[in-house]
Amino acid sequence: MSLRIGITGAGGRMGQTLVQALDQTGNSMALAAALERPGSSLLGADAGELGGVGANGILLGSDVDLALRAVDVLVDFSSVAATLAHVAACRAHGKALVIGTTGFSPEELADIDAAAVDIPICKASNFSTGVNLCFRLVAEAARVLGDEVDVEVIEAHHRHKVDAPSGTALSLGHEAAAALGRDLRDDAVYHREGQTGARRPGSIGFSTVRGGDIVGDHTVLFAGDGERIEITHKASSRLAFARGALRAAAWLAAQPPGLYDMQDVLGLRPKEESP
Ligand SMILES: NC(=O)C1=CN([C@@H]2O[C@H](COP(=O)(O)OP(=O)(O)OC[C@H]3O[C@@H](n4cnc5c(N)ncnc54)[C@H](OP(=O)(O)O)[C@@H]3O)[C@@H](O)[C@H]2O)C=CC1
Ligand SMILES: O=C(O)C1=N[C@H](C(=O)O)C[C@H](O)C1
Repeated sequence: MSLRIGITGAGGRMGQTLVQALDQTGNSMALAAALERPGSSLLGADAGELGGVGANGILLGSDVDLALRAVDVLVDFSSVAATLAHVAACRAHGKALVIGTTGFSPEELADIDAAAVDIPICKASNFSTGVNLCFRLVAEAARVLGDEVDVEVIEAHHRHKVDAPSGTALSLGHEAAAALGRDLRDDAVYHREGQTGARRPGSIGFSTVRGGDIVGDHTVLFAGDGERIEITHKASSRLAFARGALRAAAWLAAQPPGLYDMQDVLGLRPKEESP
């Protein structure tokens, strides 16, 4: 039997791409519900037509309880407020949840942690395989290069993105900081303007570019004396994220309650971090 997938934000950029990716999975998965914001002009539209894969009879709705009764796993790339509401709904219904939304505050992340006591949740700032490999490469580079180099994270996204730095940039910064035995909360520098003074040793700087239709570029720069290394990932299609999220959904359906990420799905989590 096909795994029944629900998609939230089904009319959005990632929602439509998820519908396309799902259409390519054959019989292993099926779209069972598509959710949009209450009051959205897209309510009642056919999710397949919106996603450009032809009508599939799944109409966009806003009744979360009705949708959750029809699905095995909910895949949520929407907004912070919507995702937090979906976390509570999935917890009440005992349904697994894949979260791609970024931009949560520490308090909001704690709410997600708490829900994962009762349901399986896979949350990742980036579901592409390439970026998840870069997380490991960045950690290894930071370990080898140590405090000899300055670490800077540079990211670029489309003009519609509402959070900064990107979730992926923060994860890359966290990987570098953790590998250096530091804490990103102490070391991150998000703004530089005017008479900043010389670079603070050990700081991890973030630079954000927003424009056009850039899908998502990330570079971690390790700048030393006489040489520098750059680890770069460039996404050219949202299908890279959508396929990863569906892979996570299939994996998550067989997991007990807990909070997972794409490193778990891909088997990339370093042994020292495994439970
Ligand atoms: N982890 C990853 O790999 C990736 C994460 N992302 C993240 O995913 C999120 C969405 O990105 P993107 O698709 O570009 O954004 P979009 O704005 O294109 O899509 C979000 C969709 O969610 C809808 N929405 C808002 N509220 C609700 C609600 N209560 N119920 C259901 N749907 C709702 C929005 O509707 P409306 O416009 O009417 O408000 C919109 O259609 C962002 O946080 C982004 O950072 C993106 C790509 C990859
Ligand atoms: O909003 C986006 O588009 C993306 N958001 C994610 C993030 O914040 O890192 C992932 C990807 O880069 C695209």
